[in-house]
Amino acid sequence: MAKVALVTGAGQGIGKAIAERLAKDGFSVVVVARHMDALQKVVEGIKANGGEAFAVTADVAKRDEVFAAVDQAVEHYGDFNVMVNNAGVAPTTPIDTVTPEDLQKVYSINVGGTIWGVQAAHAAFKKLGHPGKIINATSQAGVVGNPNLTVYSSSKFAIRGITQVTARELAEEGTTVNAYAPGIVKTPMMMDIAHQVGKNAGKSDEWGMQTFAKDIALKRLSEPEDVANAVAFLAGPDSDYITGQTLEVDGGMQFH
Ligand SMILES: NC(=O)C1=CN([C@@H]2O[C@H](COP(=O)(O)OP(=O)(O)OC[C@H]3O[C@@H](n4cnc5c(N)ncnc54)[C@H](O)[C@@H]3O)[C@@H](O)[C@H]2O)C=CC1
Ligand SMILES: CC(=O)C(C)=O
Repeated sequence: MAKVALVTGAGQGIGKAIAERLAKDGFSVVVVARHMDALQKVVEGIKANGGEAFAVTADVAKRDEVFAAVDQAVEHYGDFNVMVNNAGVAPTTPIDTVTPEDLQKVYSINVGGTIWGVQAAHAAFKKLGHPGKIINATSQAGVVGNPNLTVYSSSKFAIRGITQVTARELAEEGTTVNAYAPGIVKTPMMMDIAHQVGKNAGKSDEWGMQTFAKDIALKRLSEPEDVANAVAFLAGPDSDYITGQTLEVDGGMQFH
């Protein structure tokens, strides 16, 4: 039987590329986001390429909706093996502009959504009686503080913390928990940040993008597929002895 993976935030950008790649690798893929129309297009694309996929709507900030999505995955495919907590939001928030609403929204989606995803996946693995793999989206901005992104960047630092803690908690059962840290990826999220940072400085979107992209050693922006390649490794058997780690997929923005 094919292994089953669920990807949140799969309606566009990195999540869509991950869903497409995992389907190509033979997973039955459950694609999750808030809007069914975008998800249905992703499902149609995967099926047209010979893959298997199924769409479920959920707001990852809502614990019961995340649990319901995982339950639907198990019900539909009869198993559950990989959880990719990819959904996230990234408003541009120079420190003096941060509001309680920004904090509440970003933390409930980025941090809460990751915690609910880990919980729901763990509950399913326990019920099914086998371990699985949990993979969380952090960011290069969750490894090094990024100007203008106080709320987002700190939420992505938290996701590395959640990854390390839960990797230790779930290791005994054989479940691995890892994270991927993309760099500057050509998606609607990054285009919006570049636009806002450029606008705040009275400059262009390209200028805004360069404030983030200037340090990429490989000298090109990332495609969503670059990130999907790394997630495919974390979802597959070649990463079985890796847990609690963050795989930096940033073209060499920083070295440790
Ligand atoms: N684009 C980039 O340069 C980078 C992105 N990332 C991270 O990668 C992940 C994906 O980012 P992108 O594809 O660029 O973003 P995007 O904005 O293009 O796509 C995000 C997806 O998440 C969904 N989503 C947002 N809030 C949701 C919620 N409450 N419940 C369910 N779905 C929700 C959106 O509908 C969308 O489908 C995010 O966690 C982001 O923080 C990390 C580093 C760099
Ligand atoms: C959006 C993001 O994660 C950046 C700029 O690293």
